[in-house]
Amino acid sequence: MAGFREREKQYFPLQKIQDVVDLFKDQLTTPDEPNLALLSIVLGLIENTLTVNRALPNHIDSSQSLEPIFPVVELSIVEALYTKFVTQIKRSVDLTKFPDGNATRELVKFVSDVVWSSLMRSYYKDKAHLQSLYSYLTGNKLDCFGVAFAVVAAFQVLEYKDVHLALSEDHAWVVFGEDLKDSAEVTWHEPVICTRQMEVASIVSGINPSINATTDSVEMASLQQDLLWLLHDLGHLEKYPMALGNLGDLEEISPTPGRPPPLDLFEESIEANKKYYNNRHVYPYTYLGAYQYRNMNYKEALQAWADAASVVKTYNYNRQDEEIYKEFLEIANDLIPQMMKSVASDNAARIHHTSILYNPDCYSNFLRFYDGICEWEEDSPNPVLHITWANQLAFSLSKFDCSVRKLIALPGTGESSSSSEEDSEEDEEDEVNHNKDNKKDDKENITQTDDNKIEKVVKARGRRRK
Ligand SMILES: FC(F)(F)Cc1cc2c(N3CCN(c4nnc(C(F)(F)F)s4)CC3)ncnc2s1
Repeated sequence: MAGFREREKQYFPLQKIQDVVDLFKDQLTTPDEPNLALLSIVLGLIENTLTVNRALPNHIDSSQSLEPIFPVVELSIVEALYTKFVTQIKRSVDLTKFPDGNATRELVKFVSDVVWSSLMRSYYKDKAHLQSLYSYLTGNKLDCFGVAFAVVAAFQVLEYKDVHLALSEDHAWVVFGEDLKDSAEVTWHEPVICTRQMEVASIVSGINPSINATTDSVEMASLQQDLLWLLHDLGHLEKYPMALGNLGDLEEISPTPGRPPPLDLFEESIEANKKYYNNRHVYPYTYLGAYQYRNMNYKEALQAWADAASVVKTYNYNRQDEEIYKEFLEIANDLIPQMMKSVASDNAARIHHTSILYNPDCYSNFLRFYDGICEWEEDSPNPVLHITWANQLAFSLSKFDCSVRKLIALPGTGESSSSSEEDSEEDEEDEVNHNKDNKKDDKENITQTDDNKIEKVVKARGRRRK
């Protein structure tokens, strides 16, 4: 693949968001593949100019804030970086040693090493704006997503069609071969296996408009939003729950006229999770929960968080699930306590018993949320819960009115809302769980009876809901 053809050149110089959208649209609707390296360099260059090196003259934008004028993206710069990438890859890989047209494990390892070996020796991998080939080519830095993407882009330069990006909620890697099942990673459940167009969606979804912890570039977020709608309309987000969630968040911040509301996108994300990934992804539910929380729909937030915990309880927590662990930590130890404080101070709701503190469904979802996290920790190589979790649980629990806490009867100790045969089944299961609980108990040093009771109740509740 030489330099750019007329096809790409015609869009340069890129002077505004629409020029970038037009370039992406052309790349996504060509009979042959979108050029991953080209598109990643373009996005990285714009992101770098609008967030890292905001050297542009400012203009007063619609929100009366000082925004840099959109950077002019010259063809010469992009072509020079692209040529650098193509040259480096082609010079490092002697394909005569790999005559087979299909990628092999050793070739994937070899190309991965070529990418790795050109990275800076040591740098902070979790920093922002290290996800694009622009970062790789100008700073020799890539985050974990960026490394996997660079390898896939390298294989596209080498004209392989059977090497693709695989994405889980916390990790990115390369799949290759006939059924794309060959890959180093076997521990991840239900990964997103990307087509070339979904690989474009991954770099668009990976755009980071953050200038600093409190400020985003309006232009960069707007570009990300327009490109996600383009991908959505072309059907390339159909199997990409995280990108749909991303778009939902962007729509909440700045609604696009004529487009569906955020809740529809979070619903689409959940439906994709159920339809294509056996409902094994957590983020579709935590996107929805976070949205409901921000909009003070606390009953719905608890429902979404309980659904998220019902997904994660089928996993074993290992240290790779860092990001997901941080999500649940924030929900349990920050968002729910904040929510309880705010509803507890709502006197009107308290007097009329309309707040979630009097609502058995909310209490049930609250318990189901903790049940999921406790099961997540059970049989896991790494501990999840520590005393802060227990303290925050006790705090949040105590905010529910005792009337709802009585409503949930312990199985076998009084009538419960389920039918009788389920009770007997629950009893012997409780025997099993009880043993598990005992195993757990010696680890936890909070009040035994309460803890046991909660465990058994949430297990019962969880089972009844199936
Ligand atoms: F490649 C890794 F290793 F980085 C894993 C991936 C992450 C990720 C993503 N994210 C991560 C989840 N993410 C979330 N933002 N808010 C979330 C929620 F907690 F509100 F649900 S989850 C931002 C976008 N969006 C598109 N694609 C990917 S692939």
